[in-house]
Amino acid sequence: MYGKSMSMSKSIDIEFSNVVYEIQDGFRGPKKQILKGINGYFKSGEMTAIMGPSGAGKSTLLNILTGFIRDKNHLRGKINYINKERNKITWNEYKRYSCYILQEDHLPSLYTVNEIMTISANLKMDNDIDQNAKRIIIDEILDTLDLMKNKYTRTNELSGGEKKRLSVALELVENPSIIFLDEPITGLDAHFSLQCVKMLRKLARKDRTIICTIHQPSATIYETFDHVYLLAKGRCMYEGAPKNTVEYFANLDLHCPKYHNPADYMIEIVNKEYGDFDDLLVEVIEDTKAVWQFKDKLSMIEYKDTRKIDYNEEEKTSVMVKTLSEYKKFWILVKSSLIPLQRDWTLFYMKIFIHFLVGTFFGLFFLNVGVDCQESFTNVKYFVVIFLFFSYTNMITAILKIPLELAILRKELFNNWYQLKTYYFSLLIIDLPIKIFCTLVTCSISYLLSGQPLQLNRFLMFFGISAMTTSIADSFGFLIGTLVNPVNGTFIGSVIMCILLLFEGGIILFNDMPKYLYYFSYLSYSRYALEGFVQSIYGYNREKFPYSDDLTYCVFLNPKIIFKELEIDDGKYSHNLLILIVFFVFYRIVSYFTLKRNLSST
Ligand SMILES: Nc1ncnc2c1ncn2[C@@H]1O[C@H](COP(=O)(O)OP(=O)(O)OP(=O)(O)O)[C@@H](O)[C@H]1O
Repeated sequence: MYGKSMSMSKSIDIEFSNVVYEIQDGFRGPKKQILKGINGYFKSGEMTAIMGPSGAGKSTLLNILTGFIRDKNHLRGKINYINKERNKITWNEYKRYSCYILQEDHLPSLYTVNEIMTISANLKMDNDIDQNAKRIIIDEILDTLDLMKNKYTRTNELSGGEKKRLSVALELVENPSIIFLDEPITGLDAHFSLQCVKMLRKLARKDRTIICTIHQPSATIYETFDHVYLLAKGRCMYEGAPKNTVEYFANLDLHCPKYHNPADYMIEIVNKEYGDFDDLLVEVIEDTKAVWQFKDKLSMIEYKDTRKIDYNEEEKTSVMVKTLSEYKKFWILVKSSLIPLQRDWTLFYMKIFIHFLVGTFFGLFFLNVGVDCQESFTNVKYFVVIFLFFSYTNMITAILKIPLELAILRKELFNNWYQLKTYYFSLLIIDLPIKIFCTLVTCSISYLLSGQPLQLNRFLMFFGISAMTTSIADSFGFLIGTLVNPVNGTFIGSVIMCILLLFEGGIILFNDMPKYLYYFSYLSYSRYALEGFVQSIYGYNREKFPYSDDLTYCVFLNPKIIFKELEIDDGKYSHNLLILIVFFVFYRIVSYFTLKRNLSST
């Protein structure tokens, strides 16, 4: 149906030479070479395994080839991405045609396989492709990866092997030419491991370059690979086809025992179980590479025949992918975020219910303090409590949420699902309205029960300050969460809350603050929030409290007195609201950059 308009998977080889990766061990410590000038050539149509003992540098090499590590201060050497015509392709082109599947799957849990595939297809495919066509393509991919039977299963209910295949399926939507996988079979049993590797080989046959790191594969899995790259202590010790391994080492007088797994034998050699052959292996591999690569090429001819047989299937699963505008991606992200809200009642309904309970609780605690002239100071404490609740809950939840988002975000950004700014704005649109709605619930109930003036404009002013408190705390929490881990974040967040309370002016009055500390209160958004609350309720010519006979003398009969006592200006509500908006925008902008920095550090 789409065959003629579709491009085939672009074939891209990777060639690297003299790659050195060096890091400083600790602060001012000695330099440590993790990769020591390695060379290699990974061809399209082949599935390559980067093997080696723990600490050999496998993940480092993979991270360098993918572009996860691009640190010019520590990385030297040449890496070329070469197309069929033997031309180098640009970095941006390479990024478009490659994807990286991490060891942990990081799949959002409340979506079904079909839903998450549809989101992936909507984000990655051009809008011109209609939903029916996308459905056909999704089914083809699921069919290829044997996931059709799980189409309506939620991702958290999938087995380890199915999750891994789904991770691959999500990226296949874009028809990548190069697929990197970090330890794809770790944690899978023998059956699923083999199934996973066979599936990858099938994808490689369609002109893709598949590169994965692998620890210690079984003999069957080892032989499934087309090409093996053995690393030990940052040096290449063997490169070639698995079927050549035994013969290669036998030529060096290293005889793999009969019925012994050649993969295990190689690891035993580089682990020096039969003596130290490291220098010899490095020397020989450099000298003989050409010969062994020629042998590999012979075996490639067989693959080409197989590919001819698969040709129609290849056309069927290839898709013309045009870049979708970030604006459209933004709306796709916003719409797709509604799915978990319907599924997990704790995300929305429970939050609203708890905010309702808290509002009732606050209301009962401060019952009718707003109508009682003598309780004016208690009413100010109600403002302090409401500020504390909105600030603390929103700041801490934001701090704790970041690590969960980061893992998925890192993967999806790297694989070009969307740009960071798209995600960032969509998060704002998705999260904040819910939080502000919860704020409205607590505000309304506690406002009524605590006996605040029944005037719509005052309520809206009061709610405006509450909503800004929520928004600022959420942004501040986000900022902290992008800078430190959740344990430190919750500690820092709690300390900041205490400081904000001290500078708010409701517990320690501004008059009572030491002068040199008083000026710091101008840097605290809590100050402007409290001023806004007091102005909403007592400002703007609020009429005097009604006088009754049983009322003993009350200084606050005239509401203006409260402003004097608290040393707050009357009539500057909009001024305070504006400052709160500036705080919000400031935290949001800064946290965008701290998030970006966090994502770029590996
Ligand atoms: N940023 C870093 N700082 C210090 N040492 C590092 C850093 N990154 C990697 N290393 C060291 O480099 C070596 C290679 O690490 P790498 O993660 O690439 O190994 P690996 O072969 O993938 O190991 P494993 O199979 O255990 O995951 C290890 O000794 C590791 O401690």
